[in-house]
Amino acid sequence: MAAPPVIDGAFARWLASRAGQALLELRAELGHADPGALKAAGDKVSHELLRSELARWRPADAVLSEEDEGSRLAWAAGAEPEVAPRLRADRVWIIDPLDGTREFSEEGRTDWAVHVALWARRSGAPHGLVGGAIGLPAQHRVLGTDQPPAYPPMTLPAATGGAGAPDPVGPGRKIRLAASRSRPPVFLAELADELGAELVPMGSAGAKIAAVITGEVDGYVHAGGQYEWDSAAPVAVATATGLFASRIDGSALRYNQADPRLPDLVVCRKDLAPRLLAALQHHLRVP
Ligand SMILES: Nc1ncnc2c1ncn2[C@@H]1O[C@H](COP(=O)(O)O)[C@@H](OP(=O)(O)O)[C@H]1O
Ligand SMILES: [Mg+2]
Repeated sequence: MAAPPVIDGAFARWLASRAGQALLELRAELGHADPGALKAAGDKVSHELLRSELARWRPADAVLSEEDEGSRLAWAAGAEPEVAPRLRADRVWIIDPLDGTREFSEEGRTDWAVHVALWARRSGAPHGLVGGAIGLPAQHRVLGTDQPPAYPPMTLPAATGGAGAPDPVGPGRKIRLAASRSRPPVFLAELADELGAELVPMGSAGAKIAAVITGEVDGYVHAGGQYEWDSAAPVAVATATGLFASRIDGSALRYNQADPRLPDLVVCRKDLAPRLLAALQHHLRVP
């Protein structure tokens, strides 16, 4: 096989495509009769592929993967380097081998993803992300920072419309907010009411942020729990596209922190951000 791309962004796309292909093959081979077995096999196959390609082609870089033992531990800032080498590394790949594991195991669903992001100590941006790719294997596409998608259209087809409050997305059209199918923030229904917005339930943080990038929805709000790998690659692509991304209190998202929990975020078009953040202010203390 030919060597993968040398440029990191293109390499991230290559990795996400390879892992996505392996996941599609696994799904076809195992079927959906035993969802638990399919989920476990999916996590394992994709993690091992990404881990071994990273070890082969980027041996000097550290890796933070959802599927690594101990990945959820909050290492103290002064932890021994052999315990958490990523905290001393200049470059760290933050990967979620299978985001939306639950949806992957459900027949016919396409809202699951492979996340590959690169964090660099000297990136110049608060989030530190210098490249990434969201693989959407069942949608037959990869969104990556190597070819950032065009900024989403300002208005969407009338079919998505409805009589909502006046809003910046276009006359007579409700704001559409992607939300977790299984664990939406408890305040989200109320927030949507206040904004006159429609909630669009979907699986996978990557699939939801991809929907913001393509303009299928106007924003994504999450709170109540998540980890760095759930949002690193999608945030890398969204911000490379020119979209807004922050914590729900408006502060910067930061990656490769000692504690990998990153429980909340908002990703949306820039014109919508002030209104969404203002509405979120009332809900900051509710998970
Ligand atoms: N309250 C919570 N606590 C921890 N992780 C959460 C969470 N809500 C969502 N997530 C994680 O965020 C990802 C997207 O979730 P959702 O589909 O519900 O929006 C999933 O990743 P994985 O599928 O990689 O586990 C899920 O585990
Ligand atoms: Mg995930």
